[in-house]
Amino acid sequence: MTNQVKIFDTTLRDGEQALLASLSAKEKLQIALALERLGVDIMEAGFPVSSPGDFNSVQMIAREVKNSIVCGLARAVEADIDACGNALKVADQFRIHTFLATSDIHIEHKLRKTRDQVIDMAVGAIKYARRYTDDVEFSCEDAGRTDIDYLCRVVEAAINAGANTINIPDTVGYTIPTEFGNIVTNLMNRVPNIDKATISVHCHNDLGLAVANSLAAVEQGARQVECTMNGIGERAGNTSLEEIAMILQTRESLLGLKSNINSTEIHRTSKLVSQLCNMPVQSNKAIVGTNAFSHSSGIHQDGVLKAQNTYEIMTPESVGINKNNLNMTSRSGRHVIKHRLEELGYKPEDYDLEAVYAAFLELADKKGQVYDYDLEALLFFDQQKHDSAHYQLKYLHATSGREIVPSATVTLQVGEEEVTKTAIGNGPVDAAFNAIMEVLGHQDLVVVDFKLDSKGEGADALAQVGVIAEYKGRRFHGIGLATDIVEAGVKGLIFVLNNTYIADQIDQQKNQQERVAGV
Ligand SMILES: CC(=O)SCCNC(=O)CCNC(=O)[C@H](O)C(C)(C)COP(=O)(O)OP(=O)(O)OC[C@H]1O[C@@H](n2cnc3c(N)ncnc32)[C@H](O)[C@@H]1OP(=O)(O)O
Ligand SMILES: CC(C)C(=O)C(=O)O
Ligand SMILES: [Mg+2]
Repeated sequence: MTNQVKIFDTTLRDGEQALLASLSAKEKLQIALALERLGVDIMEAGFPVSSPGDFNSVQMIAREVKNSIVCGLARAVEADIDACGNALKVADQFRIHTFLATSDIHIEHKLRKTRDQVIDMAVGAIKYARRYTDDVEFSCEDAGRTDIDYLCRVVEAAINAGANTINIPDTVGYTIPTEFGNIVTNLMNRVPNIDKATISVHCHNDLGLAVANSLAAVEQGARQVECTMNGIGERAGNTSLEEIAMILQTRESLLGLKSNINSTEIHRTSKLVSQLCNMPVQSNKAIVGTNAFSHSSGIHQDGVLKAQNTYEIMTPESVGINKNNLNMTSRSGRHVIKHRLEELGYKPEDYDLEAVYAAFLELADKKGQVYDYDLEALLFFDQQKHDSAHYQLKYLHATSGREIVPSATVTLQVGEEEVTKTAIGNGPVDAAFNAIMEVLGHQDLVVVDFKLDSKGEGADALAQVGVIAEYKGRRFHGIGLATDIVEAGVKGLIFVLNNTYIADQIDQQKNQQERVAGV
C-alpha cells in the first residue's frame, strides 16, 4: 500500500457552507490558487447545481487551476451530475464527487427510501458520472452512523459501478477514533473489491475529534483525507488541513506516511481564507493560531533560546511564519530581554540589564505585552534618566473631564525632603505642571514646548513627552515616558528640572573655582 496520503481540500464547498456571506467568484479563485500553491491533490471547488454563481466559479477554477484535480459535488441526481460535468469539463483533470446517505436515520427520515433503493440510486449516479470522467468519488453520507454490514454492501456496489474513491464521512462528528478506525478496518477486510479504490475519510468536528478520527482512519489504511483550511465547515467544522498535514510531516518517522503539502504555504493560505471568509482563527488554534508558535513564560523562552526543540516540535518557519515568537510579558525573564536587545543591535555593555529589566516589568504589569519599540524606548529612557536625581516623582494624582476643573496633586522628593502641592489648570497636564511650579516655589522656569508622541501602536501604547523649558536664559530639554500621558508629561518636566539643577550645580562650582582662582 502506498505511503502517500492524498489531501482533498473542501474549503470552497464544505467550508463555504458555513459562511454567512457567500464568497464572490474572484475570492473563490484567489483561494483556489492559494490551495494549488499549497499543494492540495484535489480541491472541491463547489456544488455546481446549487446556483448559477457556484456553477460559474467552479468553471472558472476548473479553467485556471492546473496542478490540483478540481472536483465538484453532486447529489445522486442526474441534473446535479450534468451541472458538475458541464462546469468541470474545461479542466485538464477533474473529478465528480457524488454522494448519498447510507445511515438508517437519513435513509428513512430524509431520503424516505429503502436501503435497496439507496444502493440502486448510488450505482445509477456513479455510472452516470462515469460518462463525464474516469475519476468518480462516491460518499456514503453519515457513514459514521451506518450499519457496518450495509456499509460494506454499498461500498462494494459503488466500486463495481466505477467509483475509484470511496469516501467515508463522519457527517455529524459522532464517532470516536477507535470506532472510526474500525470502520476503515472493516471495509479493508470485508469488501472484496476494496483494492480497486482509495478509501477517503471526511470528518466533522462536532465533538472536537475530526483530526483524531481522520488520523485513526489513515493508520488503518485510508489514503485520502478530506479537510479544510483552518478547519472551517458545517457547524463545528471539518478536519483541519493544516493539522493533518503537520501531523503527517512532524510524525513521519512514526507513521511512515507523507502528503504533498508544501507546509511553508500554510500560514499565508490560512490568513487568506480567514480574511476572505471573515472567519477569525482562534489565537490558540494549532498550527495557525497567533499563539501557536509563541512562548510567553521565562522558563520556556530561556529553553527555546538555548535550543529551539526544547519547546517547539516544529519550527514556525516550517509553516511559513517568519517572526519573532518570543512574547515579552511580565512572565519573561532577563534572558529574553537581553536576546531581543541583541537582535535590535544593542550590546550588553550599552545598558544596565537589571535597570532595564526592572523598568520592563513595571511596564509589562501595566501593559501586558511589551513590544520591541517599547523595549527600545525603555532603554533610551534608562540611559537618560538620573538614578540619584535631585527631583524625583513620588506621587501623582490628576483629575479631568467635561464640566470639572482639572486639578492635580504632586509629591516630589526634593533632595532629602518630600513636598506635596495641589493646583488647578486648563487640563490635567497643566494642573500637574502648576503643582510642580508650586513645589519649586519660583517662577523663573517657563515651559515653552510640550510634544506628545505615541511610542507604539494602539490605545495602550507608551506616551513619550518631550518638554522644553527656558531657565535663566537657557533652554533645557527633557523626555518622559509612561503609559499615562499626564505621568509622561510630569516625568518630562522633572527631567528638565534635574538638568537645570545640574546646570546650577556646575555654575556654582565654576563660580567657586573662579573665586578661589581670584578671577
Ligand atoms: C453533508 C453535506 O454537506 S451535503 C451538501 C450540502 N450542501 C448543500 O446543500 C448546499 C447546496 N444545496 C442547494 O443549493 C440545494 O439544497 C439544492 C439545489 C441541492 C437542492 O435544492 P432543492 O431542490 O430546493 O431541495 P432541498 O435542498 O430543499 O432538499 C433536498 C432534496 O434533495 C434530496 N437529497 C438530499 N441528498 C441527496 C442525495 N445525495 N441524492 C439525491 N437526493 C438527495 C432530499 O431528500 C430532498 O429531496 P425532496 O425534495 O424529495 O425531499
Ligand atoms: C458531501 C459529504 C461528503 C459531506 O460533506 C458530509 O458527509 O459531511
Ligand atoms: Mg461535510
